[in-house]
Amino acid sequence: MKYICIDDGAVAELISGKEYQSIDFEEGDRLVNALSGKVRFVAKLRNVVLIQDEEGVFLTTSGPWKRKRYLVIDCDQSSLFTGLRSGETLQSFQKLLRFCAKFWSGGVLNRAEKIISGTSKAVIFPLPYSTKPYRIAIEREPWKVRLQKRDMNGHFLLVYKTGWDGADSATEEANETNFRLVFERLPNIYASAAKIDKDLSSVRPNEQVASTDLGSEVSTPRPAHLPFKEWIPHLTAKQRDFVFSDSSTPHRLQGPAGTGKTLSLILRTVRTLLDAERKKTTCHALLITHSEATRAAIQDTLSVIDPCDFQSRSRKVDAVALSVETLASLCADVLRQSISESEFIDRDAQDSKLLQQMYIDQAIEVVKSEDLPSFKPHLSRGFKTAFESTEAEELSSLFQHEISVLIKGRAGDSFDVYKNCPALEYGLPVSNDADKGLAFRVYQRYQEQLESSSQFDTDDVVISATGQLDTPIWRRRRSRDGYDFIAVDETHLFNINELHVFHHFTRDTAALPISFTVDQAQGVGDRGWNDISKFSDLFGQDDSKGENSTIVTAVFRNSPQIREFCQSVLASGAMLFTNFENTLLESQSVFTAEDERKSQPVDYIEFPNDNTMIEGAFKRAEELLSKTESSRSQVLITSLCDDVLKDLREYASNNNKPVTYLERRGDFVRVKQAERSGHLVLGHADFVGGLEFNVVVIVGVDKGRVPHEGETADSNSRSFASYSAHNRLYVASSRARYALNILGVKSRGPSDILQGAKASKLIDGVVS
Ligand SMILES: Nc1ncnc2c1ncn2[C@@H]1O[C@H](COP(=O)(O)OP(=O)(O)OP(=O)(O)O)[C@@H](O)[C@H]1O
Repeated sequence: MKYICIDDGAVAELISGKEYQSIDFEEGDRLVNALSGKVRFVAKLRNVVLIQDEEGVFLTTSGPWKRKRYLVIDCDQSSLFTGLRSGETLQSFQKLLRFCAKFWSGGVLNRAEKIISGTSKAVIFPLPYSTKPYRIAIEREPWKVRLQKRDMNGHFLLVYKTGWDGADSATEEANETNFRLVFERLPNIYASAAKIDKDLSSVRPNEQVASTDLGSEVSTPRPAHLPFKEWIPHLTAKQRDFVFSDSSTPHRLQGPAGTGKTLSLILRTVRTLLDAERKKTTCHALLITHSEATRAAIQDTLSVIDPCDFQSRSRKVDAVALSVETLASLCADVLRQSISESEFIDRDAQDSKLLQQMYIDQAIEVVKSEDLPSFKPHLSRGFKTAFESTEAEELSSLFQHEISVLIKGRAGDSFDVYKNCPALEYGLPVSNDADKGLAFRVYQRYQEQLESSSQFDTDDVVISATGQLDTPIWRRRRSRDGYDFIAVDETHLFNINELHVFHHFTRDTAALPISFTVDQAQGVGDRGWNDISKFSDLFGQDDSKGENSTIVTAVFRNSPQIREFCQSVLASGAMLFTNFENTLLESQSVFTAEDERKSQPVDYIEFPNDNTMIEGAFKRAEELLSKTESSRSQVLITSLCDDVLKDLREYASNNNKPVTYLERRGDFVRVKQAERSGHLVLGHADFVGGLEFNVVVIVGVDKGRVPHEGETADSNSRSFASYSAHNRLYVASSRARYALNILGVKSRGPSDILQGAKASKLIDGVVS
């Protein structure tokens, strides 16, 4: 294939349809395949007639050809459609189309779009995050003299070169052989296109109407909650596969933040129940969320999506019913004991985080004075140094992580199992049995304090439940009380011990109808299971039928700028840590040109000191909410740092700022309150997962604070802090739809995690 020619009508159509923004949509995938010459067809994509032959491709819309403007891509000279991965190809193609639309309408160009002055060239950089930028070189006045004579100069843009190498745009000349061929064919192509348009419309009138309808829906404001049936036409092909594939086998849905994982899981659950209802079979489904807060959010979404309101049915009476549970509520139910709220430590809540930290601090103190002397001669050097010289706050977060991920999370509080667990690569530096012995002492002391104040955390509940699930009593109850379909949201937040519980809840012991969503980069710190890819290892049960897996890459939530920034954060983590996954690598934002209208550049803003930064956070919030036409409750102010958050709260209350505070992760109830009272939302980065906002302001992302650097220079605690900071910054920034501002103090300088984004010019540095 020598060339591709696209007219201005087709450009406008391609940049405004969501389905052309990602290869997850059938249309997007088909388009990239056609443009790269992998498939050959003459077809109609909405209002665009695509004509392809040996020579090239024409994307045309109706109207006289002489009045149109054209983008011509010379495929012999450029490798836009063969040199990149398909996701990148589509992204570059879309950026190219947007440049053309702006250029033709006299719009403002962005930093990645450059007119080379003194020449007739333009260059665009469509893939900003890379060490060497990928460029597309464009001739703005191809075949100038001839076209002037025909009164068509200025109607054409010619892509004559793409690649990773720089070039001298002033001197290089685009070869115009293929361009001439295109030009000469235009009259005939438009005559054929008009005929094809007529034929296809008469052969497939219904399809045409349906797809036009979808087009107009897609470009309306994003659907917040829609009933089941209305969601289906909006789904990408990948999402649809997941929603409609066989529910009786294990199925993983993997994708970065904002790709609709939770939504797809809910739809799959409802679809399974609707099928059972239609077939008049029994289906008791279970949807497991990580915390009470996300349970409330999912119940709320279900109330709109689910036409039969399965969640309000009772499994005792109805053949088809849905239970939405947290792991703790589910286990407590099996144990036939309810744990009162005052006894239960919800680890996603602010107060329990502080309480746990306090107990661990105390436990470390006791161990230091009572146990350390006898262990000391046997401890490894690394552990001894870390234990003796790491600042208390850092040490307690290292232990908190070790206890939750390994001691309780993997070993189920058994020292023998813990002894054989591989140590976390980026965590407490345990390397011999004595190290583990001492770590376990800290855990025991911590546990004693929990017991003496009669409190349980999720792990305690799960550990006691696991014991009871493997007994003859539960095995007998299982066929009556078990579930026919289990959906687990946010699997990355569960530890291995918890994941191993789920398979006990299936009704049929031989089947594993478990569907789950995962984005490992959102779990905070090295969770010790990043390298586990097999379902059987993850869920502790062999699956005879084999696991299915769907990977989604179309990001619905974030603007392209915000997605690129988030990707740079993950890329920085992946560069530093061997088991840190950049889950955004192959993703694309599906924002249309219209969605992008509200999008703002990602800014890093420096302030002279903490006070001005805190004040500045509220100012920025107000400015951005008006720029993005948002209400106050669609604005989040957050920080990764406890002290900064305290200052923000103090400032808000001293200055009567209308603010609602998040108190736990995914605090849906608080967000609803903020909505009712017209408040801004303020909360720690640990509590923003699962939520989404139009505007996000992250405060204090500077050196020393992100990652938190204490006085000690122990490399293990540094790695741990840096690992977690990458996860937290990714989660916080990926909550933003249209605007993301990052604030810091000038004398500290921007956090190292922002270096990649700065180098790739993804953030603007603004001094306030
Ligand atoms: N096919 C679609 N069309 C339009 N909007 C969609 C589509 N799929 C998802 N969305 C929207 O994208 C947003 C993100 O969805 P969701 O919260 O399910 O993503 P997620 O992958 O679970 O995110 P996170 O991992 O950050 O929790 C929601 O506003 C949802 O309504």
